[in-house]
Parts: sequence; C-alpha cells; structure tokens
Amino acid sequence: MKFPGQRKSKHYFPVKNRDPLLAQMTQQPQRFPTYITGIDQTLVDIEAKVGDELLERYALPKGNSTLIDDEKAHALYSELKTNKLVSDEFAGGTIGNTVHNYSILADDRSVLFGVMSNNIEVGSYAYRYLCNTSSKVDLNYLQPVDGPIGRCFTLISECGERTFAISKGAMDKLTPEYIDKDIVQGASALILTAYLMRASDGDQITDAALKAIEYAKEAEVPVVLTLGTRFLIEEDPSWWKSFIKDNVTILAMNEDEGEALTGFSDPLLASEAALELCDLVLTTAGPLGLYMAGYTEDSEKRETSHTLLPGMIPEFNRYEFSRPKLKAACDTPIKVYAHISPYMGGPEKIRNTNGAGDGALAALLHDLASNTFHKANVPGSSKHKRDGLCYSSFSQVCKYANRVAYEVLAQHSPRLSRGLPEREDSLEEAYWER
Ligand SMILES: Nc1ncnc2c1ncn2[C@@H]1O[C@H](COP(=O)(O)OP(=O)(O)O)[C@@H](O)[C@H]1O
Ligand SMILES: Nc1nc2c(ncn2[C@@H]2O[C@H](COP(=O)(O)O)[C@@H](O)[C@H]2O)c(=O)[nH]1
Repeated sequence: MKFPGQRKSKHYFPVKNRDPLLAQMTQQPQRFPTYITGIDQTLVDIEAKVGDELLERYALPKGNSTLIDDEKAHALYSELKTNKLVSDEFAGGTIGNTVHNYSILADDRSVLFGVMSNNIEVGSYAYRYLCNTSSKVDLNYLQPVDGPIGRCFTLISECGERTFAISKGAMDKLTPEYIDKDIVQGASALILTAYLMRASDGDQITDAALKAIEYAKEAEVPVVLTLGTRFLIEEDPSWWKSFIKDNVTILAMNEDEGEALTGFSDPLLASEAALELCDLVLTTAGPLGLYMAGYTEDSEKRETSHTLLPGMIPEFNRYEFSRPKLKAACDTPIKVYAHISPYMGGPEKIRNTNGAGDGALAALLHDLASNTFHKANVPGSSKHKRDGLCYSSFSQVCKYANRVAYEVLAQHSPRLSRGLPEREDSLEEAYWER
C-alpha cells in the first residue's frame, strides 16, 4: 500500500513521509493485506466526437446513458466506423475505472466482480478490457459467460457533454453465486454504481449487487455508491433515497445527480441533504471543483487555517481539518463540509472529461483504505483511538481527489496509466526540503 502522502493547500502531493507512526509500520514483519472490492458491468468505451443530429437520429438523450438493442448498436457502430469518427477504445465501466484507478494510486490490490467472455480472441473487446486493466486489479473472481462483454459508445458533443449508448452484450449476466462472501467481508470497502440496479430480461446483476451489500453490511464494510447519471435518479428519487438510507455509507455524485436526488441545484446544499441519508458525500461539480460533506465528533473537530468560504451555508468549511467519521461512531455528531477549486484551475487543455468523477472517488477510496491498513498495522496509533472513516481530513481528501481528477482530465483515457508524480513540478523546491 502506497500512502496518499503529504499534501499542501493550493498545490500538493506525495513527498517523503516522515510520520513517526509510519516508521513504526516499517518495523512490522507481517503486513495486513488491504484491498477494496467493486462490482461492475464489464464494458469497453468506444469514443467518438459526434454532432447533436446523430444523437437525435438514434434517439439518445444528451448526457444520458441509454441501453440500446443489438440492431441499433450495429447501425451506430457501422456509421461511426464508416465515417472514421471513432477516436479511441478503452476499458471503461464506472466501477472498473474506479478500482483500476485505486490500484494505480495505491499500488495495491482491488477485486472486481463482473463477467468475462469465456472465449477471448486477440483484439476482441474482452481482450482489450483485460489489457487495459491494471495487473493489481484481481480479475480471478469474474464470472465466465458465453458472449461478448458490453460496449459503451461514448459520444462527445461539440460542447464537451458526453452521451453514453450501452450495448449490453453479456455484461449484466453476473449471478449472486459469484459474489465471494469472504472477499467482500475482508475488504476496506465495497464499491457499486446505480447502473447495477437497472438489469432487465432476467439478468441477475442487480441481485448480485444486493447480495454483496448484504455481506458487506453484515461485516460492517462501508458500502460506496456512485450515482452514474442524473436520468436514472430522476426516474424515482424517493426509491433512491430509501435505497441509500438503508444501504450506503459513502455517496459519490456530480452536481446534476445531486440535484436529481435532493432537489437542490446548489452542490453544497445537495451534499448537505444527501448527508441525511449516509455518512459521507463526495460531490464533484465540474469547473467549480468538488465538495465533501460528512460527520465528525464534536470534541474532535479541528478548525481550518484556510479562508472561511462563503456559500449557501456560510463559512461552511470551518471544520474541514477534521477527519470524517461514521455518524454512529460519534457521541455528538457535527456536520463538516469542505470544498476545493480545480487543481491549478484545471489543465491547460482538457483532453477528456470522461472518468474525472471516477478518478476523484478512487482518491477518496485510497485514503479510506490507507486508514484500514494503518489501523491493522499500527493498532496502537493515537489516530485510531476513536474510529475514523478516512486516514486524512476532509480538506486533505478534497485536495487529493481534486488532483487525481486533474490527471484524468489531462489524458485521453478514463483510467490512469500511472500514479501521481512523487514531486509536483509546480511546487517550489523549498516545499520538498521542509
Ligand atoms: N472544466 C473543468 N475545469 C477544471 N476542472 C474540472 C472541469 N471539469 C471537471 N473538473 C475537475 O474534475 C472533477 C470531476 O469532474 P465532474 O465533471 O464533476 O465529474 P463527472 O465526470 O462525475 O461528471 C471536478 O470536481 C473538478 O475537480
Ligand atoms: N457500469 C456502467 N458504466 C457506465 C454506464 N454508462 C456509462 N458508464 C461509464 O461511465 C464512465 C464515465 O464516468 P464519469 O465519472 O465520467 O461519469 C465511462 O467510462 C463509462 O464506461 C453504464 O450503464 N454502466
């Protein structure tokens, strides 16, 4: 497990770690293995820049992720190929991206539950999926299926908006028997997407996800849900609210999904409302940066040294130096909020916004898993006298998530090809010499 490392308010990222607690850890001969698990629809993203006219012709609502039948998928693929519009083909899937990015950042194991084609030809989509997934993502628990994995046509409009058309293939064929109870219960977190709840035609991936949730809850493993697309949530916000309240520890969403869930277009108010349903919320807000909302124990709150920020909740970031906790682990829970603007104002050239939110979530998960790792390996640390959900403060996690999102924006693929630099070029030498 590589640790998230040292961070600074405006710029940031890893440096040599001089934490005396970590020094203790290096003396431990036996390391406790840490990993996260996720369930996804195994998908390859087929990316193309298209005009709005094409979206209308194929009846694809802009910004949505729509399931399409084989006939439509064939016609769309042929049209994109004939007109040489396909720019890239990457392994995708919102949870596949997240666990891959987690493994790259943590340089550690994650386990993916899903399906994989039984017969794989060199060059096929299944082959590409495997080639584009970090070797630290354990794929040994995938369920073999007859038929292809899914394809996600990622159609990028002139304005940068992404519209997904999903040709599902066998991606929803995962069955509950393939969810390994011990693996789920031994993990630092279970990561799910709202997309898993829309299986149809007798496909069982929804049941598989519910089984995994049951196992996770039994062992008090945090359940993390990312909302996917606002269109899905808009269909029945009340159902999603009670689903989150009953099952979810950490919720990740963007501002549109937050509005669909809570009715608040302001991302801070949406985060606050979502916090009534779970323990920790990560809300990404595109060029506005990102917000976190969560709980801490009143007696453990820590005041920020940053500027107090205006917003719909005045000076909302006052206690952003506190560490997130489960609400149930607090005697007197208080709500804590944090915000950060895009790292360095965003990359000079945004190559692709696909997966930026997944990247931010991967950073949060890395911090959370670092906490489990540290707790297991340095149980006597004062850090673990009272149970925290994350290793770092709200403020630090924001910085880290923001930095990772930046990295995803600056590259073509939604999946990181390497970890973050050990030393940021943007930081003056004196910072690293401290
Ligand atoms: N146009 C942008 N300029 C600068 N940063 C951005 C921009 N779009 C996204 N980001 C960064 O990426 C993060 C995630 O992006 P967002 O578009 O909100 O996620 P999602 O892909 O889930 O919709 C943001 O919180 C922000 O840090
Ligand atoms: N598992 C699923 N993943 C999907 C679906 N539709 C789109 N996607 C994936 O989302 C990411 C982009 O994530 P974001 O954070 O930028 O919104 C992309 O790689 C797609 O593969 C779906 O129905 N199921």
